[in-house]
Amino acid sequence: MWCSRMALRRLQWIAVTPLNITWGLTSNVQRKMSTLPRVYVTRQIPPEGLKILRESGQVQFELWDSDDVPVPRKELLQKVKGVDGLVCVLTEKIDAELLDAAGPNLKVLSTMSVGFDHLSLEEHIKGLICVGIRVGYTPDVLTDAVAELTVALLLTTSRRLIEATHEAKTGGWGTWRTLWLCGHELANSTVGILGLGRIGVAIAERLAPFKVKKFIYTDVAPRPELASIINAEYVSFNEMAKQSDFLAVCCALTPETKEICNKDLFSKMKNTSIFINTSRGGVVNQEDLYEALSTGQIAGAGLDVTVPEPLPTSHPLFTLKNCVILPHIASASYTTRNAMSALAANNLLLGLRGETMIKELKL
Ligand SMILES: O=C(O)[C@H](O)CO
Repeated sequence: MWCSRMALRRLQWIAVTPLNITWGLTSNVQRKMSTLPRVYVTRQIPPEGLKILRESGQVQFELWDSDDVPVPRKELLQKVKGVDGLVCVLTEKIDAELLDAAGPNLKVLSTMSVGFDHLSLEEHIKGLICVGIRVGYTPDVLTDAVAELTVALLLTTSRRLIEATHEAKTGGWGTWRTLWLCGHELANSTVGILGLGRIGVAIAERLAPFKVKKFIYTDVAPRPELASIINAEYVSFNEMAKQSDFLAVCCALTPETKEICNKDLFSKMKNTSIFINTSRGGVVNQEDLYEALSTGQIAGAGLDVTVPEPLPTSHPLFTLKNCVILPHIASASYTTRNAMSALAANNLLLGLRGETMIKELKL
């Protein structure tokens, strides 16, 4: 078994490394290969995407052959020189330095993520598109997984599951007590959604059977079509803060939403409210959140995303019992990650052929 895995890995390396790709090939094939567009993949992405790239016969590509360690910046800057396409994940900062290093051949950038703040925020993406670089991303395919995880995190936080398992395991479980480990329930609650998009709708759809009384949302403008699916009412930012028993953050990180969840928001929330963030850590002012949680201004927080990532284990938020922190796993199901990988690969290939991408960022 071990031998065949090793053999497979070696074969894959031979197939994907431009340097090795010509091994054992005739000079005609070698010549053809050298004219194919060059692509760099910054991560060992899930197999479906790699298979699509490998079997396309459309590109020659090289990848950073690890999923455990991101490609070092120096290596990345070196490897992107002269490439026609780049497949990246959210740990790679795509900025002016990288584009300079890549040079004028770069035509398509395909990120295996729905979030695109690593493309140096919106202004920069506009810049990319202006200089003719097309940008693909992977929305929709992760909606179910993210919504599912958001519900799991919400229930874990509101019903204090981490504290409860800890108590059970470490001898804190005494007699049955009337108010011990009590939390807050969804039945008859008001759920607020900050940034109503596909994911917000999917979260609400999953929460509705828990007998939520009312869904409210806020966004830059009302989104009646989406809101009608979940019967959600559009309210102002302040109203959302005041009314929500559960507040789920679903907005993208942009210059406008940076640290939008701060002292001002938390001070308006009820002290029984639960705050949930599965979007980006940058939308939250973490010092203000710590203050709100430690003083009982709000009841709890569940975070799948933080600044920085990973959050250092010495971070004050880790000391709080009413804060549940996950390591950015909202889309982490095998099905979804493979679908994201496949979509990123297909976006890249379509873009390089000058065709419409399945999901292209247009700002
Ligand atoms: O932006 C994304 O795609 C998520 O945060 C990771 O799946």
